[in-house]
Amino acid sequence: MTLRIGVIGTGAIGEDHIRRITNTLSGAKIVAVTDVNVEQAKAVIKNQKLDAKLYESGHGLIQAKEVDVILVTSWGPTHEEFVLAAIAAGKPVFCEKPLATTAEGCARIVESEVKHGKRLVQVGFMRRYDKGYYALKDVVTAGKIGEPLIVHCAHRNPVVGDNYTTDMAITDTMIHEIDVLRWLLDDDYVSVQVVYPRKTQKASSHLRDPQIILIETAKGIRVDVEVFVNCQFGYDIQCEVVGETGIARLPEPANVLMRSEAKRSVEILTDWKKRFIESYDIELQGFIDAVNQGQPNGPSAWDGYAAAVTADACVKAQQTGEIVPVTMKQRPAFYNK
Ligand SMILES: NC(=O)c1ccc[n+]([C@@H]2O[C@H](COP(=O)([O-])OP(=O)(O)OC[C@H]3O[C@@H](n4cnc5c(N)ncnc54)[C@H](O)[C@@H]3O)[C@@H](O)[C@H]2O)c1
Ligand SMILES: O[C@H]1[C@H](O)[C@@H](O)[C@H](O)[C@@H](O)[C@H]1O
Repeated sequence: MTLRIGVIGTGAIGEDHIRRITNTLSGAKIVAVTDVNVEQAKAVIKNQKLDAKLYESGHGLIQAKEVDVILVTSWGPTHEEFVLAAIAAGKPVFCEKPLATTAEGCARIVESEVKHGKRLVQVGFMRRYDKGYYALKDVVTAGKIGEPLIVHCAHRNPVVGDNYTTDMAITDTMIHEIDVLRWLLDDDYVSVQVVYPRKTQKASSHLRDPQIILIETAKGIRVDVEVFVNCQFGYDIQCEVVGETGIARLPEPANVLMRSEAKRSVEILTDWKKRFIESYDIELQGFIDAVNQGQPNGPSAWDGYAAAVTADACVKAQQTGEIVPVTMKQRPAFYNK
């Protein structure tokens, strides 16, 4: 069956998902869109050559009879109300990160989905679909480096705009590591701490950049994540797992090795959209297929909640300099694997 998808928010990632659903993926089509910036929505309908109805509001689109599935790609603070409305309408919903901007908001979504009794929500944590992370998880899970003890990560963006604030290093940027490392290690977090190295002169006056986030997991693994969003040189994602008998490293994106002008060199990407481009395709195709077969099976509302609780603890740790516990509710049996 071809799923009829309605999209709320036709900005950068919204348009990108519309393009992949329309041109690259199979089993779904875009039948409805809405954006508070109507001109933006109209431009996307035109640019992507969509045969889609333009709705005045997200709520109208969710209620529409011709819409089977909702894609939420609006600004983070609007996600919770749209996801709750989709659950109330009994429609599957793919929501870009964050699921909600607060842990309480995510908990409300979890509660509402559990009450509904069947999974409807998938959160856009696409790194779990990246072939590199997948290969790394295979190595770690197969015990090829023994039990994991330490994880070293870096999440570097070349530059960010003036509107990027210190807490966004957690809620917008490190949120990807928060999710993917829980999945990679099959573990939960117990505490976090944030320390600030010397500040780069390239960051806005109000932004602490870089930052180092230290995490302890329930199994006692120690994780350090460097978030550096004005590193200038490129978009650079690193992850190295140190185990009892070896070390496993996330593969670098395949790029041509050049010899020229007395140098051996490999280009580094600068745009985050390109770094995980394949994983977005795999993620959304997986969502479409799973919904067609009954219900979503990717990152759940519980994963969205776990990420939000951890992010809240990190933001508190940014402000206090202290080691902050990560305290989660009991996981409902509904989300057991
Ligand atoms: N998974 C990822 O790697 C990834 C990457 C980029 C963005 N995101 C997430 O996707 C979301 C959107 O990010 P973006 O970069 O596309 O932002 P954007 O600003 O480019 O686009 C958001 C769009 O939503 C619209 N919008 C806002 N409120 C709305 C509402 N109430 N109803 C309808 N439309 C509304 C805006 O007008 C805008 O066009 C964010 O939550 C962001 O964190 C995820
Ligand atoms: O929204 C983007 C996106 O999630 C990228 O993957 C991340 O590197 C950026 O820091 C963030 O601003």
